This record gives sequence, C-alpha cells and structure tokens, in this order.
Amino acid sequence: MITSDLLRPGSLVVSCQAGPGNPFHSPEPMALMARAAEAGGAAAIRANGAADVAAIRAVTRLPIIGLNKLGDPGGVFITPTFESAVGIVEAGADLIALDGTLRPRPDGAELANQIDRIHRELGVPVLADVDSLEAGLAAREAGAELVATTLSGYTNGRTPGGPDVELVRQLAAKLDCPVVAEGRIRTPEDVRAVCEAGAYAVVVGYAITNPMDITARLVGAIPRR
Ligand SMILES: CC(=O)N[C@H](C=O)[C@@H](O)[C@H](O)[C@H](O)COP(=O)(O)O
Repeated sequence: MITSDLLRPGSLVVSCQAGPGNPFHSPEPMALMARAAEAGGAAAIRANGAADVAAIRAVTRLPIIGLNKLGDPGGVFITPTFESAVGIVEAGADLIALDGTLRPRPDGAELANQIDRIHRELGVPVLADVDSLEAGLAAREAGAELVATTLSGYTNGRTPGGPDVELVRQLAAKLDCPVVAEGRIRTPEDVRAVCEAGAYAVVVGYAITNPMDITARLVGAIPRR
C-alpha cells in the first residue's frame, strides 16, 4: 500500500470538522472549507463522518483522510470499530484515521485486527492517531501506514496550549513510517517546529476551519479593563 502517493512529504493537511453547537456543523460548509483549503495550497483534507466526506469528495480530488467520531469523547472515539470505517470509505475517503492509543476499544477488538480488516476489506491505508511514543510504536507494529500525534494532550491531564513537538521528534526518530504532526498547530512557527522535529506532514484544524475557536482565542487576548 503506497501511502506516499496519497500524502506527499511536506504536505499541509487541513482538517475540516465542525461539531454540534458549531454553526458550520453540516456538510456544505465543510465542503466550502475544503475548497478554500485547496485554493490555499492544502495537499489533503481530514474530515469526520460519511456526510461530510461525501460532500467534500464532490468538490475536490484532493486525498481525504476520513474518520468517524463515535461514542464517548473521554474514551476511544475516533473510528473506534471496523464497522465505523466502512461508510467513510464508501463516501470517498482515501485513508482511514483511527484511534491508535493503548486504551481498550469499545468492541474489545485488537487494533491489529481492525487495521487488518480495513486493509483487506476496504483496501485503504490507515493513519493511527496516538498520544504517546509507546502507542505509536504499537500502532505501527499493528499495521498502520502512518502515525499522527493527534491524541497527545487529550487522554490524560490538562491539554497543553501548543503542539507536542517532542512527541513528533520521538516518533520520527523511532518509526520507519511517516509521522504526521497534528493537534494545536496554529502558527507558521508551530509548523516549522514540527517539521524540524521530523514531521512528514502537518495537519491543521481549528486554526483554519473553526471561526468560533479563533474568535475566542483573540477575545481572550484582549486585556481586561
Ligand atoms: C483530539 C481530537 O478530537 N482531534 C480531532 C481529530 O480529528 C479534531 O477535533 C482536531 O480538530 C484535529 O485533530 C486537528 O487538530 P487542531 O484542531 O488542534 O488543529
């Protein structure tokens, strides 16, 4: 499975996602976001759910990293089962992103088994979203073609303000596959830092596609009077 054809080194991937409570929470705005990202030079799109993936597939030929957020956000919720990946590939995703942490999966399946079924039955490569070096090594061992730092800072304790550059560095030093930097990358300096740490590609979400988050951070920067 040749992933470098889907995601070239040095790619910026734009994550076009909007959850419930966000006025952009529907497929059409996500398709517009994807078009804007492509016009700006994005090399791929990351998107959640079959409806959003299908709407984005209809407007761009860029590779789509698809996922399916399901269940408890405190547990394994990014494409937690094989079944949750099926509709995402049918909707047009070229790769599947899934939770690659060491936490138990809701259906009790082994990560290797889920990845093997995605390869054999759906015919697409897998990007494992991990939270630690240990999880990244295990996910690669389990068959993931790419490993991303997506879940670092979300599985225990407080979420830091910036990207986990150190985890990018550790994964890039140990893994024989592309390491994708993802999570809280907001500025050109963040992008440079993760690239210098060895990132093969960089995913940016909220800093581009979530005006509520951008607004709140700027509002928060106004000095109190
Ligand atoms: C932790 C989690 O659920 N991450 C999700 C994964 O798909 C998305 O909500 C993030 O927006 C995405 O990872 C990009 O990160 P950021 O929006 O920080 O640039």
